[in-house]
Amino acid sequence: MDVIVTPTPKLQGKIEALSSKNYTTRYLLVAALAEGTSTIYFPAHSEDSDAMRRCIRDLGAIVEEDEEKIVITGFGRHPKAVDQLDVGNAGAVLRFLMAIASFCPDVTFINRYPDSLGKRPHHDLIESLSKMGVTIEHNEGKLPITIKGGKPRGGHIQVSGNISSQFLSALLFLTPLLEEDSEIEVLHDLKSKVVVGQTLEVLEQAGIVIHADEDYMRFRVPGRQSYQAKTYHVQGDYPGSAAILAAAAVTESDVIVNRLMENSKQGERAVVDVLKMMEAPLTHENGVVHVRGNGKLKAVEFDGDHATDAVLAMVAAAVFAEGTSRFYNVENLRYKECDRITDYLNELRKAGANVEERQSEIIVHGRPEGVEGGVDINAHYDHRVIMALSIVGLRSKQPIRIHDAHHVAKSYPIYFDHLKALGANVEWVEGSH
Ligand SMILES: O=C(O)C1=C[C@@H](OP(=O)(O)O)[C@@H](O)[C@H](O)C1
Ligand SMILES: C=C(OP(=O)(O)O)C(=O)O
Repeated sequence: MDVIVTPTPKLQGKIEALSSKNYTTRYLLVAALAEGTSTIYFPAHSEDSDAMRRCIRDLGAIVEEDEEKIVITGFGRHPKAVDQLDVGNAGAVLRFLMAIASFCPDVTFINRYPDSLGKRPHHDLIESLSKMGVTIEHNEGKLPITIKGGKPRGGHIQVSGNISSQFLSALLFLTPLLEEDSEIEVLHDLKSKVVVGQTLEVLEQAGIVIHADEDYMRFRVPGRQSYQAKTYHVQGDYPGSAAILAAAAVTESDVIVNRLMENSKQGERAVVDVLKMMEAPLTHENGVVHVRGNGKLKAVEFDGDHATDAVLAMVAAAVFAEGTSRFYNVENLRYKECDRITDYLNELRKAGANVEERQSEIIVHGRPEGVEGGVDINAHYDHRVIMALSIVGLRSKQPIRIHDAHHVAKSYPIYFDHLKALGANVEWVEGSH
């Protein structure tokens, strides 16, 4: 399905932020790794969280759900032997479960999105797990990947952190269950460091003890621990809400988004500060962000690694700012659902934006007068590209058609319903190919 976004000068209304994808996948996992019954209130419903739910069920967790919660009886350190797992297009789900699959005799992660997750690299985790005694067959570090596990060994473990933090998170979920104590050393740089804070927060809530150095480059993990069954509440999602807030900032608006905790560990919380630095009129109090946009924005410089999943939305806002914005330290955006630098900027350029790329930077020469639009956009299977281009479409001169916009469901299936509820002129149409 495609979406046509027709220029919309005003947005108004109130929405509830959807639930956090990254917390939902983590709570589902720690609930599966516990032996008792855990309850997760307000889980996210999206393709990625569904992927985790489907896989833990395949691995033997009992999963029951109603409107507000999921109740899970876990399998502890004894997942069921399965032949195949289908993680859809979910990178974090794949990486976390590759680690847990090292308790399984022989399981293949299939390649259902050859042009998206199928292109993403997993070498760094494959290397760490191999050294822990796990046999892995792979396609040059990419899917399909077969894990022949059994008895992974702890001890001194090294993992590279400069492509994705998910490799480290995966090992943090696995190592507490091993016989031996482990020491995890992060090699090179650690990107998306803030997300590791979310992993540690969830592990602690699940009763797991991990001793982390302040810079997250070294961890001591006692072995033979057990995940405890607990009750969890999922907070609102900043990465998805970033797109709504950026949309409000580029239009004349009176938009309220509820359920966005000020003290959240989600790095993408920075979207609020970045929009403030851009002089968008907004307030953030008691979990409520209120944007009273006037469409006027100033350029900004920002270290995007602090808020990796909100960078595309911030860039979309910068397209209409006065002056030149720079988002730096963002190289690992190249290893996401698509190359979020080259592929994304190509689509922005089609729409009329003036943008430049460096290996690890996005530079935006703002056009406060608006962009031309009137083009067809390739979504590159990327929910965040889809959301970001919709923001641009709101302030284009001509409508923008985003092809295969249904991939927005990876994280935010009701994104366009939310935009519509705020008065945006968006319409689903049958895809033309
Ligand atoms: O651990 C996680 O849940 C995630 C980590 C980040 O990835 P990288 O560490 O690859 O940057 C982020 O982009 C992704 O959406 C979710
Ligand atoms: C990159 C993302 O997710 P993942 O890495 O889990 O596929 C994302 O949600 O933007």
